[in-house]
Amino acid sequence: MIIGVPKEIKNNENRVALTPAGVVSFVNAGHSVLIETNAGIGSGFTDEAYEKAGAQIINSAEEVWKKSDMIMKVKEPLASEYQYFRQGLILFTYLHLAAEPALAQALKDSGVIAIAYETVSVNKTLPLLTPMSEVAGRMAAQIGAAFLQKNNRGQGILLAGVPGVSRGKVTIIGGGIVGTNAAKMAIGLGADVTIIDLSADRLRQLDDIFGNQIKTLMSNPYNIAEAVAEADLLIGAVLIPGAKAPKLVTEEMVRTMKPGSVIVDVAIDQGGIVETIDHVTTHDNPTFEKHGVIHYSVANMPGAVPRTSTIALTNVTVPYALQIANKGVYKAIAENPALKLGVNVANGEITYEAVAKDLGYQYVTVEKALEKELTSL
Ligand SMILES: NC(=O)C1=CN([C@@H]2O[C@H](COP(=O)(O)OP(=O)(O)OC[C@H]3O[C@@H](n4cnc5c(N)ncnc54)[C@H](O)[C@@H]3O)[C@@H](O)[C@H]2O)C=CC1
Ligand SMILES: CC(=O)C(=O)O
Repeated sequence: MIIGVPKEIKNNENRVALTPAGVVSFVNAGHSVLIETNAGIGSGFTDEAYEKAGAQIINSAEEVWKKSDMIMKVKEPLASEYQYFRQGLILFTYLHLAAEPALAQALKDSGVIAIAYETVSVNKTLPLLTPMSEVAGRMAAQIGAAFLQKNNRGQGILLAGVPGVSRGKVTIIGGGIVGTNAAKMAIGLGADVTIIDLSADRLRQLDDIFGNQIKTLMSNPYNIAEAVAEADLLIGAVLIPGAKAPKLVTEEMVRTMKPGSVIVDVAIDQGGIVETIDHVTTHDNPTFEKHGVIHYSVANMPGAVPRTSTIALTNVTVPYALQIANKGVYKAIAENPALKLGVNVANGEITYEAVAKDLGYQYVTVEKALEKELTSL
């Protein structure tokens, strides 16, 4: 199979979908890898390193897309890339389609087989989302701490406090991977941390992990309103896989926050959980203010720490991509239920139920959408 890796074009997206080590794995298995020139440079991987690993360096994105059987990316394709979609092309990347209706339509119209990293699932865990959630969760606390500084238009508080002065309060809504990693960092910074989740079992696990270093609260509008009002830093970390994030923090709640408080809505890639966030921001211009509160809504946070993120991401994506290359996409999907759950669009159908429901499409199972291909295996 020919595997193509275009350079990422999203604002400040410096990650790349394959490292030279990944190239070696494909080449050793008998595949060809095309890397767009300078695709790895933001993560510290030169064209020479890729060539040494056995890849071919290609000068244009168009050529990479057109010559490849499978495109591996990090972020969802942007509108300028939709022209490269074609029937049967395999696209393996983050997609977040519930928040990207135009992309969903373009994938549907073109017949691409689109496998989303974020819905590949094993025993209710999301192995291809987890490392980036670890990165973004850890970043959320340090970014929030920085925007609380007066020179960044924040309240001017230090999360740790000092002897004789109260600690800053951090409220985290969603106690999964992002929430847990944000909590680790916030605790390390000395903050007073509250975690809210809908799952009583998850709250028990968090209590076992952190003991009295955190407070836990059940997710309901009453508890959320109280915890938001007292938060200096609010972190959004809720996920319902594939679906648009629920708006748990209303505009009324944001109005009760102190001027100069900070919201970091990590869940923005699925639409975000905060009503006052009406747009995605970029690393170039990451915040806006509403009701005196600083809002941060960057959808590719790990892109700012690309060396760490690229290695962490490719550690988990390459084994799945190798299965697709070695077996062919249909056999790989048929034999690996985790990968099958990653299929969001195939043969012009939306094959992930939550995406179909949120975007108003008819949901078609993977088995049905690929009936011909799977029965002829
Ligand atoms: N902005 C960015 O750059 C990045 C964003 N993310 C996003 O962060 C979000 C969270 O991801 P993970 O932590 O990996 O997900 P996860 O599945 O590990 O955790 C989600 C948590 O939300 C909880 N939850 C669900 N409904 C809830 C409700 N109504 N109230 C409170 N809690 C609720 C679940 O019980 C679960 O514990 C996702 O949207 C993910 O895509 C991840 C990485 C980077
Ligand atoms: C998860 C995701 O969207 C990201 O890492 O950018």
